[in-house]
Amino acid sequence: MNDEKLMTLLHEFKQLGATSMGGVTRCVYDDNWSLAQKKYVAIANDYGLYCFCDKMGTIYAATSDHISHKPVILTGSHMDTVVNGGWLDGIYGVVSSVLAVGQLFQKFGTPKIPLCAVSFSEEEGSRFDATFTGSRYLTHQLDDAVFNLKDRTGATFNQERQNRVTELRQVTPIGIPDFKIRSYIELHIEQGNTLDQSPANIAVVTDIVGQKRLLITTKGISNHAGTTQMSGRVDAMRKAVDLMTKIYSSLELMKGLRFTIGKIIAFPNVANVIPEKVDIALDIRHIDQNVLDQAFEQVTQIINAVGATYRLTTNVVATPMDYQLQQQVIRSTKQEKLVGERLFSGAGHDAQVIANSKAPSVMIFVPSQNGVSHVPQENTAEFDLLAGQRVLKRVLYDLAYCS
Ligand SMILES: NC(=O)NC(NC(N)=O)C(=O)[O-]
Ligand SMILES: [Zn+2]
Ligand SMILES: [Zn+2]
Repeated sequence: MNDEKLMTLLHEFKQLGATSMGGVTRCVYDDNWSLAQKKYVAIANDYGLYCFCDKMGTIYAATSDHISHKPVILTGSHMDTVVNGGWLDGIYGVVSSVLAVGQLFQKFGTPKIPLCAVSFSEEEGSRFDATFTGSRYLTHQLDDAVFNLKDRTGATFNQERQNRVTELRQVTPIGIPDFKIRSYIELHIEQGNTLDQSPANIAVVTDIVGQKRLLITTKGISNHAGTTQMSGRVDAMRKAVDLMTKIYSSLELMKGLRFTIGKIIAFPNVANVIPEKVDIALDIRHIDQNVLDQAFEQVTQIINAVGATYRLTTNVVATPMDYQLQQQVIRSTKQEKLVGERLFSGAGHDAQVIANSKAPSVMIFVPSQNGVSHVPQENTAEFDLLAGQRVLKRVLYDLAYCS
């Protein structure tokens, strides 16, 4: 019955942003995002949980009405997706955690330590050039510049945020999340192929990679593609190509570094106009913060040498997960008669942001079939999805009812 509920809800949420290519696009503050956050409130209310929404549009669902200033056990993930992403990234942890908290509350009543499920407004950075805005707001790590950001259509973060929070106010009160986080537990798909190739069904995350994203800009002067001589041009694309070639040559030599140029936008982005500006998004990651810092140093030297500029849109350090909580996950995995292993995460997570605010945090991973994610083919076997949720529920029970 409970198992059926998880699968039914995951399929329902998949429809909120389903694309013609078989993926899901549910970016922060879009129509489907709003429907999904409202649906989350309805699910939480059904279990008698106490909901509120913060000024970013993050929803909290707790086992008691007044969690103000109390140390709570927080569990959840993010509601947004990348563009044409998979059906499980983020939402798997969001749905599993609210069901786990709701079902424990229904069965065992008020816990000794309050439990609170959370559906973070945004984590991916796929609409505005800022990431983890939900968990950064909660942990006082968000700087105000975010509110002035514009998406591709020119819509501002702040206006979109305000409109959606006003909508959410119709279904749940607005509040300030001023509780203390005693522990944070996030259930997520692995997104890589380690668990898929191992006999284990569950991984406890030991560390999360450090990640920096740069939005690099080259400048030129727009003019006619046919009448402007090659010799006299100031072409932002020519500079961008030169810059990217240098970045590839330099970073490819760094062992263990993962780097991606996944977004490039020319302005005005017209076939027969020389670009006056090119924006390039570069994402770099490493488990060793020193190597990441060194890669960043190299990239900024290249940027300066070609006369480009950049803005750092993501900057999270390599982060260890809490050791005690890791042990707790390992115990619960064994109690569920599942095989577990330890793993580091190459993906960034809200758990990392929360851990950096000094709150003990941990993650539970389930396998991703063929190690694919951020694409429509992203999938996890039903057995594994259910197993992950059982482990999460057991961890929450032990921490909230037995300590
Ligand atoms: N779990 C994720 O897919 N996270 C992603 N998003 C951020 N913000 O790190 C990423 O790119 O790794
Ligand atoms: Zn993701
Ligand atoms: Zn995610």
